[in-house]
Amino acid sequence: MNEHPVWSYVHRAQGDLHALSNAVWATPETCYAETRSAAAHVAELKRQGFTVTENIAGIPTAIMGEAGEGGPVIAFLGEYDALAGLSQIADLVERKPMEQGANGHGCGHNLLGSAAMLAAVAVRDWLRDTGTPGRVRYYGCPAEEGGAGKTFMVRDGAFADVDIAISWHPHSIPAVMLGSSLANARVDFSFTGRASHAAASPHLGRSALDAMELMNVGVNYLREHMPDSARIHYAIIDGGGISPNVVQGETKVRYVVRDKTAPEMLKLLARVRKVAQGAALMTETEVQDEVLAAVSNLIPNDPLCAAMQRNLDLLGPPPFDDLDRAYAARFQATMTEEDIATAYESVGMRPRADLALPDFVVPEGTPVPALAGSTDVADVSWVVPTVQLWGATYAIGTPFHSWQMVAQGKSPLALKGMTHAAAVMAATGVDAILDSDLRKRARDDLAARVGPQGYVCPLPSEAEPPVAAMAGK
Ligand SMILES: Nc1ccc(C(=O)N[C@@H](CCC(=O)O)C(=O)O)cc1
Repeated sequence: MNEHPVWSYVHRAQGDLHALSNAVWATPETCYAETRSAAAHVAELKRQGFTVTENIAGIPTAIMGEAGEGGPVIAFLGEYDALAGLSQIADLVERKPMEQGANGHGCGHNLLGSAAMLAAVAVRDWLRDTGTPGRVRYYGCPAEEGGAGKTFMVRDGAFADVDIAISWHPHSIPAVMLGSSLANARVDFSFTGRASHAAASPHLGRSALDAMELMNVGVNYLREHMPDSARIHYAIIDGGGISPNVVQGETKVRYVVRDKTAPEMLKLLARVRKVAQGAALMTETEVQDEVLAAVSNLIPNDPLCAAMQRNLDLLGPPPFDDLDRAYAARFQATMTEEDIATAYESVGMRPRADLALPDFVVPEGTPVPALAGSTDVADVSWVVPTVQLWGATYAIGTPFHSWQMVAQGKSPLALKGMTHAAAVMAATGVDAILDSDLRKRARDDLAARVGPQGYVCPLPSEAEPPVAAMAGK
């Protein structure tokens, strides 16, 4: 059998990290409120003998563990934030929350952080046993879902001395991530009017709710006149209260504005601001906005993608068995044909209907498309050569941010997929430690793509990590 020298270390350490993933699955916490999940990651890093730094960039749930000496610095990036409202009973093939309205790991970040740490532990053990100079780090990064934890960490210089960054994301088909992702900003628009009795003195009131509704309508018209690549969505944070007989004096709406690159996204944001100002003018209210978070577009790295592909090809698909396939088939039966087609298309492959779990890896040369969403890994990828894997941890077709993803999150198949992703990442890390030419080509590739202007942080300089604004949201 083809073997990479680090794989025996991955297999030896996997039990501890499966336990961490299951513990994090059971304490789902959202954006900047991941206190128990971060504490579990810190405890495991210490138990594994890593030197831990907490409170990175002033964020209580941002952590880092380091081991090894000298040599290059290889970083494995992890996440552990969950999503609101997705609580779900494990392994149950129907929608049923464990606790109504509670959080759930609907994007697989319980697996994401634990596999990244498993890769770090395996590389550390390999460094020690082979006496190779090199340092390995695990970065526990909070608030990927909308909080741009890594952008704030990058701005604080947390990755300044890192040579190579490696990460992954749970999915259903194993593939190297070749494409980019969308830049975005998350902006709160707050309208202030004047409250008044809606029947007795409506003429004295100035409605902040009218203003917010007009802004939303105006942006709906703006959508007709923006680039195809752009996306705008919003959520009402504060509709001004539940009393129709009060002219609503204060409201707040949160926008996400996305486009291919940060400069294009910021141009579109300026147009959204004009719509907000127009709405305020029409209603004689005031509007203020605050950028809570922002991320750039991902920069893929050809030499590192090729190195990761070699390891993925060497390893093959995860060793799923008949029980895993039967389990996955029951979940796949809850999905639509379109869900399944979307999973294949997201890794550049033609849909097929005959598989609940992959018995293949996406071959080199497949046009794996850009990520349709955004990720704060992007900002790391602007300052450090970065490579990522799509791991296979769920039935093919499992949608992101769905109850099905939560339900499968601690199944044997998810944990096998987690170990598999860790093995591909660890091997790529070891290759980067051993091969200074690979590191140089990765650096050159990044420099060529970034261009002379360098990285420009998409956050306004006054923005602070929105720990209080986002915690629990
Ligand atoms: N490999 C992935 C990375 C991120 C996501 C994702 O769904 N990200 C969210 C949050 C990203 C953000 O707002 O920064 C999104 O696009 O809405 C999905 C797959």
